[in-house]
Amino acid sequence: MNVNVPQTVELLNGVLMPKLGLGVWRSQEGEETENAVAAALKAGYRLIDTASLYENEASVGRAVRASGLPRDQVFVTTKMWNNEQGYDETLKAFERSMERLKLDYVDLYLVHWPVPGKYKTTYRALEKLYEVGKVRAIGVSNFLEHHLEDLMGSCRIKPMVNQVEMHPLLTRKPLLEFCKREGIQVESWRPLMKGGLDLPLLRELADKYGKTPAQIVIRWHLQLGVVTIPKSVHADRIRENGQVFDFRLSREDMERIDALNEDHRFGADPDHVDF
Ligand SMILES: NC(=O)C1=CN([C@@H]2O[C@H](COP(=O)(O)OP(=O)(O)OC[C@H]3O[C@@H](n4cnc5c(N)ncnc54)[C@H](OP(=O)(O)O)[C@@H]3O)[C@@H](O)[C@H]2O)C=CC1
Ligand SMILES: O=C1CO[C@H](CO)[C@@H](O)[C@@H]1O
Repeated sequence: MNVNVPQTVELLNGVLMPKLGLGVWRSQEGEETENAVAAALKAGYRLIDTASLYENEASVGRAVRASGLPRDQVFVTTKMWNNEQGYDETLKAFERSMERLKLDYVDLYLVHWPVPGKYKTTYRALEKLYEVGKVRAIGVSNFLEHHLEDLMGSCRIKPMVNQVEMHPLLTRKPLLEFCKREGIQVESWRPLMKGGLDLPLLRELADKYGKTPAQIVIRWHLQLGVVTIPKSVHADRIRENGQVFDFRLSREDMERIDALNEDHRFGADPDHVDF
């Protein structure tokens, strides 16, 4: 990564969040996750995205501790799963995550999905964790505009981040605009369309910029002002995905990628997910 380019965004409370991170969903607990996180930190990544659902928080924590980096140089995100929602349940879920991570605090704690009837009380537990200093920032994931409006109608601390599915086939411009207006940082999951990068435009732009299709797509996320967390368990791809701070896509090429949008979800629709 190019250290001369600012690589963080400032959240609503002033906390700096790295623009690029490593996702670890479907990265196996144990060596696979430890090696991936170690490779990412070595390549300059400073953000790791895990969740209680991913069953690899222990490996994430181990790799962060083993990296030798000062704790305040690494930004660790985790989330409670849907069956852990509710006020007391979330406080307990957080303690279980902390026992697995074995870190003194979490940088960002997210409500994983807007479970109907539960996400507001769940979020109150996040406010409590924030106020007592156990988490540096709080936010949500998979929230649509109406979930955010509903939550913001009663919360005391505005969510700082909304982590949602987003990629060239699902550009989510209205949600992006809404979050920008509210000062909520958007973070994209499934940014590489799970590796489905074999699209003619991405190949053309990769040739034009001397980059790979994955790098073109990651750069597109970054230029939209979105934090992104591509997943890989391969050190070469982890390095490749991090080499995105040394070029810039033109406005026209950004717009051509925007035009790939098909409102296509690979994951669940937050309004219709089976909780
Ligand atoms: N909040 C939420 O509800 C959700 C959050 N997430 C988070 O977002 C992260 C990223 O999303 P994810 O679903 O993993 O999907 P991604 O879009 O990041 O795609 C990951 C896939 O792409 C492959 N890949 C990685 N780099 C390259 C490359 N340079 N060239 C070709 N293929 C590549 C990986 O393979 P390999 O590993 O073999 O290299 C893997 O199969 C997750 O890991 C998780 O942390 C994900 C889903 C939902
Ligand atoms: O984080 C997650 C990993 O991917 C799963 C399948 O799309 C999601 O349901 C979950 O939210």
